[in-house]
Amino acid sequence: MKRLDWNALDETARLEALARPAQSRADELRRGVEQIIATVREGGDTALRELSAKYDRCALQAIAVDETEFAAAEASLDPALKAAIREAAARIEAFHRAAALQPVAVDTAPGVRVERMLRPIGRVGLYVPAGSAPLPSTALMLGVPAHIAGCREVVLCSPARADGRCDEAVLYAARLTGVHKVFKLGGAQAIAAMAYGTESVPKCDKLFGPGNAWVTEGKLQVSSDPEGAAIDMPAGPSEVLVIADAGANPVFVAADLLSQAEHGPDSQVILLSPSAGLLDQAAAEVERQCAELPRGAIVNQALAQSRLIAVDSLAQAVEVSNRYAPEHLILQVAAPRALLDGVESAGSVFLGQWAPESVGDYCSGSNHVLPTYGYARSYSGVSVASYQKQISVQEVSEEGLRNIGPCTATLAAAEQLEAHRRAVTLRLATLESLS
Ligand SMILES: NC(=O)c1ccc[n+]([C@@H]2O[C@H](COP(=O)([O-])OP(=O)(O)OC[C@H]3O[C@@H](n4cnc5c(N)ncnc54)[C@H](O)[C@@H]3O)[C@@H](O)[C@H]2O)c1
Ligand SMILES: N[C@H](CO)Cc1c[nH]c[nH+]1
Ligand SMILES: [Zn+2]
Repeated sequence: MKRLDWNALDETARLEALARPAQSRADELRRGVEQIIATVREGGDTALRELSAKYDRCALQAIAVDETEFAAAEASLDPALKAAIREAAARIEAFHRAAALQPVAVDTAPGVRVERMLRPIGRVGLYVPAGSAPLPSTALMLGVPAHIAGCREVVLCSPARADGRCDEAVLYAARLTGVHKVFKLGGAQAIAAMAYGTESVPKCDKLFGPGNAWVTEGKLQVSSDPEGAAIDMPAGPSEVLVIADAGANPVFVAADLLSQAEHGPDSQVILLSPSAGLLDQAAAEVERQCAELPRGAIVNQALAQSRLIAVDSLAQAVEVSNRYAPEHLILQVAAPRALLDGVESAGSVFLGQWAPESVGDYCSGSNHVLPTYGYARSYSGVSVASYQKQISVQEVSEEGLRNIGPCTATLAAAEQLEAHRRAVTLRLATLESLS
């Protein structure tokens, strides 16, 4: 990991220090994804089979998972894994139910009631990655809030293995959360299928979930097409920023950095500390623990674009973190709550040495589908609200219109929108004539 001193850097070097791994093939990626989307729109299921053969090296017979496959998947899983999936689902559900938006009704003037009502988005499409590692936990993170919101139809895509089957634990988790249909599709072709529909895959209103560069680019492209689908957020390669003080345990700090570095070669991890000693120890620990990891080759690629940065104080560390807007922020300091008020941009925050990021990935109850690439500046992670529309309602009585009609008419006149003004004044005149 590259080592830097924040206070020795000029502005250009600071930008460089916090830059995400370059999407060096951005143009090629954009064009490649455009091509995949066009192919799926034109060729439907036939194109999906061809693309799966090309990119997932699997010969798909049926695109949809059938009942026999669901049953075989459930039967094949270790009971301990099924229990852990159910345990995680229960905590995710508990938190997401409690954090869900509630309907609101406010009398903003006598006779004027304004309400917010919530309606589920009709048909949603979930993407569960399985390229480098199948992620049943992501099926929980996407399926549980969709179920709580009450979406009419929940569709899920996840890439098939070379044997043409989906990961068994992904299927079990999908079923557990009430997903209606699962398709053995990955990459930008899965996104195109859910955004535009094919003979097998229904067209969805909104797409959710993380994925690699092809998936994320696919989501961005379909969301900018009015005929495509809305998306939750750009949730790309995983990242973590750790702020550690001199008393932090370097073994824990290194383990947390490595936990996100192992996601993929384009992941990025950053450690900020005012303690040179802690930076030294953590760097040595990263090297030592990395050698023990089965995904060491992936980790090493991620570490090549990761940073250890010396700062002059914990307050400066929080400033730098806000600037980076990490997907995950870990505060491994003696008094983490004291820093929390200063946190302005982060997908999810972990307080203290006993809160590894891994618990948020699986089963603390929070959602792990979070904005990456600095989007935490303006986006939030997936929640029940992501699956809902908020519709406002206003009920106005005679008294209410007498109260707020003049204000409306004045503002309409100022905007020179005469028809708007008259929609009020004609009614007020009628009320006058009746009284
Ligand atoms: N931000 C979050 O909330 C979050 C959560 C979980 C995972 N992640 C990230 O999701 C990503 C998962 O990526 P993954 O690769 O393991 O799985 P994936 O399912 O996202 O991607 C695999 C698919 O990519 C397509 N593909 C691969 N190479 C291609 C090529 N050359 N051209 C066109 N398509 C190609 C294939 O169709 C394949 O099915 C990781 O980067 C991980 O860090 C992010
Ligand atoms: N850390 C990932 C989100 O960036 C989520 C995940 C799933 N499984 C393990 N980790
Ligand atoms: Zn993770």
